[in-house]
Amino acid sequence: MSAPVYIDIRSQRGNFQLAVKTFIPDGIVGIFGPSGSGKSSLLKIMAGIEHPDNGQIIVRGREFYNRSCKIKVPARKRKMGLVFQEGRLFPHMSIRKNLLFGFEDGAAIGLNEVIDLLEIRHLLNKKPHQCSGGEQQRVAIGRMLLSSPEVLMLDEPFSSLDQRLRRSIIPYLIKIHQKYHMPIWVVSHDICDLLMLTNQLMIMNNGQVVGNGSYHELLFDSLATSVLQQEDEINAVRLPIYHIEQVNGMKAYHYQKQTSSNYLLLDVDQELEIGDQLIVSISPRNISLSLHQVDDISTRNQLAGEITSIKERGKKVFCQVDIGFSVLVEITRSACDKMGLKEGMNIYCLFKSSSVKILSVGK
Ligand SMILES: Nc1ncnc2c1ncn2[C@@H]1O[C@H](COP(=O)(O)OP(=O)(O)OP(=O)(O)O)[C@@H](O)[C@H]1O
Repeated sequence: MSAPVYIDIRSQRGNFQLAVKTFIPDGIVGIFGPSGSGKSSLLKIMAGIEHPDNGQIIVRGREFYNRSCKIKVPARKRKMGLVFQEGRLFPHMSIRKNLLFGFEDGAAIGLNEVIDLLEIRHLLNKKPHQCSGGEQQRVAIGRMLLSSPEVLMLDEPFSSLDQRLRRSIIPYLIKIHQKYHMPIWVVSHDICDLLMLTNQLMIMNNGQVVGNGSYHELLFDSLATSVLQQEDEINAVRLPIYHIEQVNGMKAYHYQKQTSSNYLLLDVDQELEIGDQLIVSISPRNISLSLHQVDDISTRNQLAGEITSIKERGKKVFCQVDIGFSVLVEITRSACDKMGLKEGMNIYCLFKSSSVKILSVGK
C-alpha cells in the first residue's frame, strides 16, 4: 500500500549510543529487547520528541529527518502517534474531554467510531482515576487515534497492568489494525504479549537493531538469538473460529475457512462462538511428531501437517510444521534422525488439549 519505514540514525546520550539502520515493514511490529537497549529512545526519535545527532528517517515516503539536508520535521507534523506506558491522561478532565483533546474537525477517524471500537462509551463522563488501568489504556489509545496518526506507537502499553488486564488490550489493537490498516509498533518486555499480536519482531540490543523479521526466522538468527535465548521458545497463534462441532464428547474448533480434518480439541471454560478470534499458546516441547495418526493413545489433538523447515538451535532441533498455521516443535536430534524427518514431509503434530493455553478471546 505504502512504502515502509527507513531509519538510519546515530544518537549519543551520555555513554549510550543508539545506532539504528533498519527498515520497518507495514503491519504490526513488536519491538523487543532488554532494558536500556534503546527501544523508548527510538520511538521518541520517530515521534520527533527527540532528535538524533545525524542520519536519515523516511516514513511512508516522507522525509522526517535528514541531517545533511537540514530536514527536521517537528513532532506535530509527523502524525506518529506515541502512546506512553502510563497513558498520560489529564486527571482533571473527563474521559470525553481527554478524548477530544487534540481532535480536529475533519479528522480521518470519528469520535463515535473510536468510542465503539474501543468500547469506552460508558466511561465518557468519568475521570481517569475512576477507570481501571485497562480502560485508561483504551482511552489513551482512543485519544491518539483521534489525532489521525499514520503510525500508532505504543511504548510498553502493558507493563503497568497485571497480565490478564494488559492482555485485554490486545484484541483492540488487532481490531484497530484490521479496520484502519495502520502500522502499529508495540514495545514490550514480554515476548508472549508481542506474539499474541504479531509474528513480526524487531529485536534491539545495546542501541542497535540486531534482528528484524518473523519470530521463527529470528529464533535461528545468530545475532537475534543473543537476546531471544533468554526466553523460552513459544508458539502463540491467533486463530479465527470458523466452525464448532462435537467430537467424542469434546468441542472441536475449526480454524480454517475451507473444510479440513484439522481442528483443535480444547478444554475451555468459557463459551466460544463462531467468529471469535482465539489466541492460544503451546510450548514447542509439548508437541510430539508422528509419521501416522495414533489410535490407541490418550492424546486427542492429532493434526496433519507438512514440515516446512528443520533447524538447530544450540543442542535443540526444531521442526516448523504447517498445520494450517505454523508451529514450532522441539525434538531430539536422535528422534529426528530415527524418523528420517525431512523438509516437505507429511507429519502429524500430537498434543494434549490441556497443553494449549487460551491467552485471549476476541471478536
Ligand atoms: N536523555 C538522556 N540522556 C542520557 N542517557 C539517556 C537519555 N535518554 C535515555 N538514555 C539512556 O539510553 C539508554 C536507553 O534507554 P531507553 O529508555 O531507550 O531503553 P529501553 O530499551 O526503552 O529500556 P526499558 O525497556 O528499560 O524502558 C539507557 O541507558 C538510558 O539511560
